[in-house]
Amino acid sequence: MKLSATNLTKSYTGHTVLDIQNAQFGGHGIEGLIGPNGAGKSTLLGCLTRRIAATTGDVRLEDDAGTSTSLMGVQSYEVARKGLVKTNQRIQNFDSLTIRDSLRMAATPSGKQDWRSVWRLAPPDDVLEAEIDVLLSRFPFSDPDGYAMSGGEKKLLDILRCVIVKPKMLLMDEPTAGLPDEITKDVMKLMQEMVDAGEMTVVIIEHDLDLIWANCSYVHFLSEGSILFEGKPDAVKKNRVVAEKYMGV
Ligand SMILES: Nc1ncnc2c1ncn2[C@@H]1O[C@H](COP(=O)(O)OP(=O)(O)OP(=O)(O)O)[C@@H](O)[C@H]1O
Repeated sequence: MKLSATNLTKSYTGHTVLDIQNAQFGGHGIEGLIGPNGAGKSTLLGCLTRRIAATTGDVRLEDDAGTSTSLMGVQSYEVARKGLVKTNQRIQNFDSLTIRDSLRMAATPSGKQDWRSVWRLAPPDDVLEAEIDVLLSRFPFSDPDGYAMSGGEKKLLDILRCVIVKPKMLLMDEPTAGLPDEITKDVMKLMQEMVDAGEMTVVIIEHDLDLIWANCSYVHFLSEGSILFEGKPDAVKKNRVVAEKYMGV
């Protein structure tokens, strides 16, 4: 699955915070989206997934058969049903659901237009339960039948809720902030496995550049609302604009 943005802008009270002429995401395994604070990275992911209404422009989704459809006018829950799913930058509260129930809820269509269930077809219960067991054995919570207590557990649960719906493309907004290093490594390992299996592509926003260089095959550099450079990590590391605007060189 690929995503493209054309003439995509977002303005708040006349101030333009995003101005993307042309950008493509997908097709490179795990892709990084980096840039200084306030560059517009979260706004871009929000506009791509229709959680934020763009001021102008078009976002198109291309499936593996090459069929391209515009997402403009599509509701955000419908975007998720098309296989494009985003993790949250801010820690989410799942207080009313246990960890296990929260994963079940994410993966089970409710029959309503409900953001919590994005799977188009319900998996059989036993298949879903087995998949949840695998995830919970791989990512142990202090009490999987209880509630996510710490910020780290909530952040991890948010990621696993996205994984369990088997997206075609997963957009991750600073997923590892607040996660212990070991869990971060395990999360990235799972992402790489899903990418290698041809199950999905990933775009990840991170300020931890070591994580970007270690995991991404392609990197987009955003500054002041525009993509100023993109390429393989080695090229991005060496780029003068990236160095000047982001790395303080
Ligand atoms: N709802 C809003 N109203 C007004 N301005 C906003 C709103 N949301 C974001 N902005 C502004 O848009 C700009 C881009 O913000 P955004 O959060 O997309 O940047 P970012 O690159 O994700 O930053 P960070 O790395 O710090 O998370 C910032 O100047 C921000 O203050």
